[in-house]
Amino acid sequence: MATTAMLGAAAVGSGLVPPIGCVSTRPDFAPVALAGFDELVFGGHELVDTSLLKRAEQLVHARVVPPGLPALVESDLRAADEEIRLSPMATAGDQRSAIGDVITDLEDFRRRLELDTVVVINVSSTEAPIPYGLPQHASLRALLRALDEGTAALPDSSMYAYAALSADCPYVDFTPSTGARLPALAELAAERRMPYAGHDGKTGETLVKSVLAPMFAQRALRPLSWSGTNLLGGGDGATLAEPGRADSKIQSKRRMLAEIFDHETHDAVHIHNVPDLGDWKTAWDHIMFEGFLGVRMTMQFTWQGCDSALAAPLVLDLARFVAAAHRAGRHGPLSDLAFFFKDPLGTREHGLDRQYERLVHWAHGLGGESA
Ligand SMILES: O=P([O-])([O-])O[C@@H]1[C@@H](O)[C@H](O)[C@@H](O)[C@H](O)[C@@H]1O
Repeated sequence: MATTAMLGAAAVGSGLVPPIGCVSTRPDFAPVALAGFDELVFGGHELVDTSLLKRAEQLVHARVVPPGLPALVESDLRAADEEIRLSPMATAGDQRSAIGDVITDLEDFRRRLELDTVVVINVSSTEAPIPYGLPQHASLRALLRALDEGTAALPDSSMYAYAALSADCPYVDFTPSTGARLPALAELAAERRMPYAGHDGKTGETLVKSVLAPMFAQRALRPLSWSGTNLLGGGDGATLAEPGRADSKIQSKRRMLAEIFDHETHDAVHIHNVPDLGDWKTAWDHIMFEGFLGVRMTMQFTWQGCDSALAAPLVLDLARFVAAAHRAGRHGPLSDLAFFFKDPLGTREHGLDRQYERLVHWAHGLGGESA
């Protein structure tokens, strides 16, 4: 997904391809001052050292990227490669020093490249949930003490959120991992006046559900059971084959129905790793619902999507919107970005249409001076 986003930004920025799938390019956002695709610069942390060009070629092979495109943006990919480091989470001795390394890296990146804003976006593998309400995460003070004592027990996503906010970088979680969702980190964001957004990009099955579920609710029809089966491969499929990590994803995917309907629905989400599918995903949803006089009916849909191609443009949208929010002085959880997420921060609104209206309204409030 990260490679697709970087390659896609270079291709869109140089006019080689149209920005299909990039919400921020819709006419509704024309009055909003957003950074141009050609102004975005990328850096990142990785666990492997495969070059971006090689990864891009693998994406061509997987039919995600058109043949010939990586060669046309080779210099952009090489420039981004220069800014990709091995994650200190893999090597640092303790959490405090790993966080310190990330802060140094972010500050150095911003200074060397003379950037106005650095938005940190988590697109790494989904983590298992952590126990809720640990005392060392309850306040910034408790967390600082725990970091000194080596008892902080932060998941990697939260270490990155901590580092980002401390380095005055807005943080976005495109995954269902914990990230900034700890009271201590909310306090840190408030103290640093930094915005943050999440959680878990709404790219496929959940996107369709967020259109259909409000339809059933508004027509006063009662879904009795909604069973979703997700078949996927690639790194995501392998990650979600681990039960703990799958739990995070399933919780995130299930939140919407529980909050849209005021009756109990038998709501099941299954995720299966099918390595041969690679970056492609099939979701099959079976909805049994009740109408007037209790008559039972069924609706089914099948979604076949390319995960990277669906997610990458949203990652670019989020970078543009969150950078603009930061410039406009917004801070705290950006609940108006719910449109992009399965498990949105700070709101119970899941209907896509209403989320879109809210996004447009919010974006217009960011101002229209030049980016
Ligand atoms: O948006 P959605 O299709 O409900 O959920 C998606 C998954 O099922 C998908 O295939 C996976 O790769 C992504 O992590 C994403 O979360």
